[in-house]
Amino acid sequence: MSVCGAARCRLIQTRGAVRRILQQNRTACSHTNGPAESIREKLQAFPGGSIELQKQETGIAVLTVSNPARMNAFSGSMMLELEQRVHELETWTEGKAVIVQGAAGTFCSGSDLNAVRAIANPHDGMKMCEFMQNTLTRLLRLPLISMALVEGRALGGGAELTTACDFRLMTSDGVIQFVHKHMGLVPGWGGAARLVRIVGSQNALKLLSGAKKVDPDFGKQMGLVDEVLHCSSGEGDTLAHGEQWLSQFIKGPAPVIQAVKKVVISGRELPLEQALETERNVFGTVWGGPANLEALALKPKHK
Ligand SMILES: CC[C@H](C(=O)O)C(=O)SCCNC(=O)CCNC(=O)[C@H](O)C(C)(C)COP(=O)(O)OP(=O)(O)OC[C@H]1O[C@@H](n2cnc3c(N)ncnc32)[C@H](O)[C@@H]1OP(=O)(O)O
Repeated sequence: MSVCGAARCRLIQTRGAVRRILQQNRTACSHTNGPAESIREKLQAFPGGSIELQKQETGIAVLTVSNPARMNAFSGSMMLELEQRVHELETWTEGKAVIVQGAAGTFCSGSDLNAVRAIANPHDGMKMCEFMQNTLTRLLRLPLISMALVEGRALGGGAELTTACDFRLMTSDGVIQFVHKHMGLVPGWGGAARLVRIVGSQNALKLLSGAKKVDPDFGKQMGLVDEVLHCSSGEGDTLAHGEQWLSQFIKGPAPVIQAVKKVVISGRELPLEQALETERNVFGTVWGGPANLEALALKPKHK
């Protein structure tokens, strides 16, 4: 086979692998198509707030959880809207990164307690969790570098949302708190599974069983927080500071940044043999590509 033919073949294999992961996500929903539809109807019955998405020419998208009257709590319609926004990001070929933030100087106070009270039965609760797990898994698996910008508070489901991002940045007055135990609950949006992978099971156990408030120092110490912005919420342009921090990881063309994220996702999620295969396939999509040829032509020195 020619070099071009082999590269095309690897590209097709990679697309196939990515399609399989997306298919798995959709299948996770469609197994329960009837009940999934019924939980959509129930969620739709709790309107309020919005999830805004702004795709910028820099290749950074900003996803804003907005329900300021309720400290950006997730209404039912916001859960549905989040799924739609994630879908829009899945098909954003020019994208490199996404910043998840809350409106009006605070991150997110979890589920809207009014909706929670109305569906406080195990069946609806599990269906809501299944829906949110699916959306947040897709958010984490985006081929974009994601960052939660935590101003103010990230509570309950809001804390879980931060764990569905690759990085977490905090303002100096930021707090992440898994308040679930105080509510007689455990995380259900996949936040516990992701937290264990981020900070290890010992630290996760401490955070969940103690419903501990994680401030910037504590967060950095246990590896939950990647960087602290030296400003407090509502003080200065925190989004611009966040974008500035993120810029060190997204220099270069979108296909290369997306390839980096894809090999990290496969390394994180797949058994070694499959991860190695995916890595080879992704490698094949950038090897001999425009950015690679340009770099080779420059006779690089990495000082
Ligand atoms: C399994 C967990 C579950 C999930 O994963 O689905 C959850 O996420 S359950 C929700 C967990 N979150 C909470 O329990 C938050 C409870 N609220 C608070 O602790 C406070 O309101 C706080 C710390 C967010 C803000 O306190 P502050 O004194 O600054 O302001 P207010 O309390 O006056 O809040 C302003 C306004 O917002 C309403 N609010 C806040 N959070 C929620 C929420 N999650 N759902 C609905 N409404 C919320 C609060 O009631 C106030 O409204 P008002 O009409 O003025 O009373």
